[in-house]
Amino acid sequence: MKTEEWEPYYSEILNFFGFSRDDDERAAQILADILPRDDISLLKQIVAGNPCIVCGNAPSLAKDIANTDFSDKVIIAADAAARILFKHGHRPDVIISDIDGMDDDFLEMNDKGTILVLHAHGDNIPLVKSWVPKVKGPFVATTQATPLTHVYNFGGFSDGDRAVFCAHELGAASVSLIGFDLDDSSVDPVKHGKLMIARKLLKTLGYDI
Ligand SMILES: Nc1ncnc2c1ncn2[C@@H]1O[C@H](COP(=O)(O)OP(=O)(O)OP(=O)(O)O)[C@@H](O)[C@H]1O
Ligand SMILES: Nc1nc2c(c(=O)[nH]1)N=C(CO)CN2
Ligand SMILES: [Mg+2]
Repeated sequence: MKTEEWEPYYSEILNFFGFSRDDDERAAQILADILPRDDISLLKQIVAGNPCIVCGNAPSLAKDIANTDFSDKVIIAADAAARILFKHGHRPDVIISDIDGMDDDFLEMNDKGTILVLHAHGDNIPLVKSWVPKVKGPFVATTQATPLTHVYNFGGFSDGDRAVFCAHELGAASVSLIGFDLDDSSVDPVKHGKLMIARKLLKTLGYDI
């Protein structure tokens, strides 16, 4: 999504949740200052022209994994969905995360080649500062605010829809979704709001979920 297209959605999100644009920008700058490397070329190489499966972390994910043929597909995990995939024997090619679902197992996957695409925002600055310096493997940095050199904005808001936007932006041949249940009634009101925004943003890419 181009910056001009993203801006109205971003403004609406900031207003809806009461998030601060200044804090998001500050977080992006902190990430830019400490990022270990920029593997955007590798990420493009893996995604461009290939069929991708984006895995959200709905409770249905485990069942969806059992019913999915992952062969020859690029596996992109939204945050903690990576853990479920890994436990089922599928190490994701890419993890898209705002770091709240991160633990040492993400570093273990990263050591084995999984690209970590870590996102800075106004409410995760301590997580950015504590986890980013520990990353030794392939790494890409993102923001939802104005992009910086080496800090990208592909569009999207929650980890799941950002993953879908990233795949489209980088030229995936196709992007299918598993582990997405946007009407999940077990989530708290803030998460519900995020899932409704995900639905709206994914609609702009033609997904009716
Ligand atoms: N029913 C669902 N519950 C949770 N996540 C879902 C669901 N359906 C789709 N998703 C997508 O899976 C992503 C990863 O889920 P996870 O539980 O790891 O959330 P999270 O890290 O708290 O998400 P975020 O940080 O984006 O709020 C979410 O960002 C969301 O886009
Ligand atoms: N400022 C801010 N930005 C976000 C937040 C959040 O809690 N605060 N959560 C996100 C993932 O759902 C994505 N972006
Ligand atoms: Mg997250």
